[in-house]
Amino acid sequence: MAKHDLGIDLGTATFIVYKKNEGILINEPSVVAVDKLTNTITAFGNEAKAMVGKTPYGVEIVHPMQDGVIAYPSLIEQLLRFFIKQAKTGFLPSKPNLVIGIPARTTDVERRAVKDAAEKVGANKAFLVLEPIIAAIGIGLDITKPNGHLIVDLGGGTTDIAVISLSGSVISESIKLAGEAMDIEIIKYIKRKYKFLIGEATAEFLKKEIGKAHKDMETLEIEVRGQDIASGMPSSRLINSDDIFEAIEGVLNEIIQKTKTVLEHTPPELSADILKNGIYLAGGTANLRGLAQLFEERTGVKTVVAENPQLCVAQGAWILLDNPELLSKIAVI
Ligand SMILES: Nc1ncnc2c1ncn2[C@@H]1O[C@H](COP(=O)(O)OP(=O)(O)OP(=O)(O)O)[C@@H](O)[C@H]1O
Repeated sequence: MAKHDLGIDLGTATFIVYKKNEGILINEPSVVAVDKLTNTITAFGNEAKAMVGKTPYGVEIVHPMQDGVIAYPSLIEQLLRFFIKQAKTGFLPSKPNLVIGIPARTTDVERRAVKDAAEKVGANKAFLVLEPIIAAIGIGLDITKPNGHLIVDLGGGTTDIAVISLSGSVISESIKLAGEAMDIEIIKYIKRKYKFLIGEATAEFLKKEIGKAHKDMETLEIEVRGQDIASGMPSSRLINSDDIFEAIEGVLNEIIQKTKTVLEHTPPELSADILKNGIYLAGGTANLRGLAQLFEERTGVKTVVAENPQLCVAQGAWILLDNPELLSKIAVI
């Protein structure tokens, strides 16, 4: 492994690039602006996100990863090229190795396409690792032992639930419900209850600032701007944590239900391990206040939110770059 190797989290909501010995280089929304005529990326991350609703004719804002799959395979090569350029590894004599965390739902064809793209843009070797497994490594769990761990990775587009033992996923589920689905429910709830329109960025802001996943958490309130439906005029309104809780309760219930299904189908020996080890929550949505309490109450299993849950995949890549033996064992392609 060379010292300029890169770890890449190709997330639905966030792209994170980690460079060995330097740390996190990129941590930006997984959004790009594309010139429709040439199919080339003209803006990336925060810059592209700021362009939503303001693009000139011929420019489109797209999310290359959607619902945990690669929605725009033709852009992956350009993205990887961009990451390598940002990491300034191009002029070095040896090519970088890439460890890429990819959603568990991706098909073999998509994985092959990512690997081919990585090799085309000048990677020495590309190793693809499924997100729940790389997240478990990032949390610091020893996944090589015959000891079951349950990881729930709540991202932007998908929630991956996996029981991991002996370096592999024994049983897993993936649902297209996570942070972005919560934002949509918040928009609908506020429209229904207050006859007030807010955009996706405001809904996400509300979720992060005052959102809660458990009714017993403190109720906070905050004023946001939007549009009053009756008058059609710009206006502002106070929204509180109970509103957000009621809005996202349905999404939370489905995630908990899927987790319980995974637990029900887990072989008894591994169930016993999980009861001892607890459930680990990773991904940006694991930051939601009261989420661990909700999991504990509804599953009866102690639940821990990983430290820096949004960075678990990048941290996993970091650990794997120093552990080539484990990396070659768990890489899917
Ligand atoms: N403090 C917070 N409270 C609640 N949600 C949060 C918080 N911080 C970030 N999020 C949410 O986390 C989500 C992004 O998480 P993450 O970066 O792990 O997703 P991803 O890995 O890109 O997505 P996926 O795993 O679906 O591919 C967004 O929906 C964001 O709103």
